[in-house]
Amino acid sequence: MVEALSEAERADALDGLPEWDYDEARDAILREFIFDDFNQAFGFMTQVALIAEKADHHPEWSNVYNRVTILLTTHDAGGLSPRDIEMAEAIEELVE
Ligand SMILES: C[C@H](O)[C@H](O)[C@H]1CNC2=NC(N)=NC(=O)C2=N1
Repeated sequence: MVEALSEAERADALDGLPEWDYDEARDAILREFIFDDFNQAFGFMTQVALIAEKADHHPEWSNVYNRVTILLTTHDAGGLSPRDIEMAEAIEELVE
């Protein structure tokens, strides 16, 4: 059973993810990605979908044309867990 991060663990993890914002109400992290066009955005979403399926850890996300907003939290833990951090780090590698 995955556990939610403690406040200290969360602060430490988010130091390494400065592009992500913390949503206290949801105990989640979120980030908006902006691409050149819809094709670029959808290609990114396809890559994230494959990572999510492989990790069995899925984002809550939305897409409007060239923008993709991703929210990560762990339902099984009732909040932010290491799985979300790992997923965010994997996603950052796609856009570096
Ligand atoms: C049964 C399955 O492994 C679980 O429901 C997985 C699927 N993907 C998931 N994704 C997220 N974000 N949180 C979860 O708790 C979660 N649990």
